[in-house]
This record gives sequence, C-alpha cells and structure tokens, in this order.
Amino acid sequence: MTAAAPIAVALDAPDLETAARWATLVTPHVTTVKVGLELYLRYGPDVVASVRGATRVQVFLDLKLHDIPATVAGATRAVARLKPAFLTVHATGGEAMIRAAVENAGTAKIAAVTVLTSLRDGDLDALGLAGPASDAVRRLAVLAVDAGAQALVCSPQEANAVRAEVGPDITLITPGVRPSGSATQDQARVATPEEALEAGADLLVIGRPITGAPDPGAAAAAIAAVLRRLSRPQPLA
Ligand SMILES: O=c1ccn([C@@H]2O[C@H](COP(=O)(O)O)[C@@H](O)[C@H]2O)c(=O)[nH]1
Repeated sequence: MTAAAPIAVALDAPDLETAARWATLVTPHVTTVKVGLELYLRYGPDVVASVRGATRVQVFLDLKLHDIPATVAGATRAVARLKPAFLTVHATGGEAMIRAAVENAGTAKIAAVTVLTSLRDGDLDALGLAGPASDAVRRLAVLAVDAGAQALVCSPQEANAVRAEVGPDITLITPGVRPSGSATQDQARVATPEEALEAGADLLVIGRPITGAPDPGAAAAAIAAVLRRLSRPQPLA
C-alpha cells in the first residue's frame, strides 16, 4: 500500500451523492478532502460525515469565516464539534477575529486565507489592499500567525516567501494548483503540483483538475505519484 499524498481534493459538487462518490474515489490516494461553501450551505453539517466515509479521511472545512469576533467565535464553536482538521477564516477579518476563531476551534487548526488565489496584482488596488499580491500575502500571513493561526492559505507562488516569514511550524496550504497543461479557469496565481511542493507547501488544494477528469480516482493517483517521486530522497550522484 502506498502512502497518501498531501493533497486536499476540493469537493465542489452540486449534490451530496457526487461529492461522496468523488471522496470514495480519491481517498486511497490523498490525505484530505475539502468541503466548501457550495456543499456546506446546501447540506449543512451532515455533509462532513458523508464525505469522511468509512476511511475517516481528514476533512478540511473551507467556510472562510469573516465577521465580527463574537460572531466568528460562535460560528467556530458550532462547527468545531464536526472535528475538521482545518477550518478557514479570512485573514482580512483582523487579529481579534482570528484569535476568536483559534480560541473556539477545539481540535481544528485555524487556517487564515491571505489573498484569494483568484486575485491578480491589479485587483488589489480596487480592494484598497497595498500590493503587489505577494506583499499583501506576506503582511496578512504575519498578522494571522501573530493572532494564533496554525495554518495559512496562499498561492504556491508565495509559499517560499511566506515560509521564510513564519517558520517551519505553520502549515502552508496552497490552492491555485494546476498540473501543466491544465486550464487555469478562474485561478490567477497558479503553479504546478511539483512547483507547489518544491516551494514548501504542506497541503495542495486541487479541485477541478481532479474532479473534472473522466476518472477522478486515476487523476488523483497520477498527481500523488508525481509528488511521491519528488519527496523521495534522491540517490547521491
Ligand atoms: O485563495 C483560495 C482559497 C480557497 N480556494 C478554494 O480552493 C479550491 C480550488 O479549486 P480548483 O477547482 O482547484 O480551482 C476551491 O474550492 C476554492 O474555494 C481557492 O481556490 N483559493
């Protein structure tokens, strides 16, 4: 039996049956499945047990909470009982909000989303965020870690620089991963799985390149094999 790869498959499905089927197909090959807003808002907390399945794969709850601290504290308490491995909040919610999530997360790690991977440098001006995106990501990463976040979400393009700022103990999670030749779709700051791993990402979020494939299990297995080859110690020349 081969070890599962550090990939979180984004189960962005229109219905629970599809999400559960994708989860079953990919879990032999990946460590984590990710439940996002589409699935959670349609089916509620029960969706977590449905995708966790018999193998009890790690579940990443990507709800991107963003509200005043008291509201985020309550929302975090409400979902902590589902025991996700990670729960996301937006770093732009600020230090007190992130701290409120951390204090109420139970066993879940709070992952702060820095700058969405769909945004380009040019989008940041309109949002009033001092750019470029790489600078904003580093600023928000430091703020989030100072507030107690144990994990950060950034693009693989920033993983190296973020790692240098926050050190080895913070889990770096990178969406915006596209195998070479795949369409980028609505993602702006992208890199291949190999580049993401080499940049120091701990968990690669991959959705449509896997779930949109004719055989999601085979697509996950192929990417996992590439990552395993990279992580294996190379023989001395
Ligand atoms: O900055 C972010 C934060 C979260 N996401 C989520 O990751 C997946 C990516 O799916 P793909 O199909 O591989 O594009 C999706 O669920 C997003 O909500 C992100 O893309 N960027």
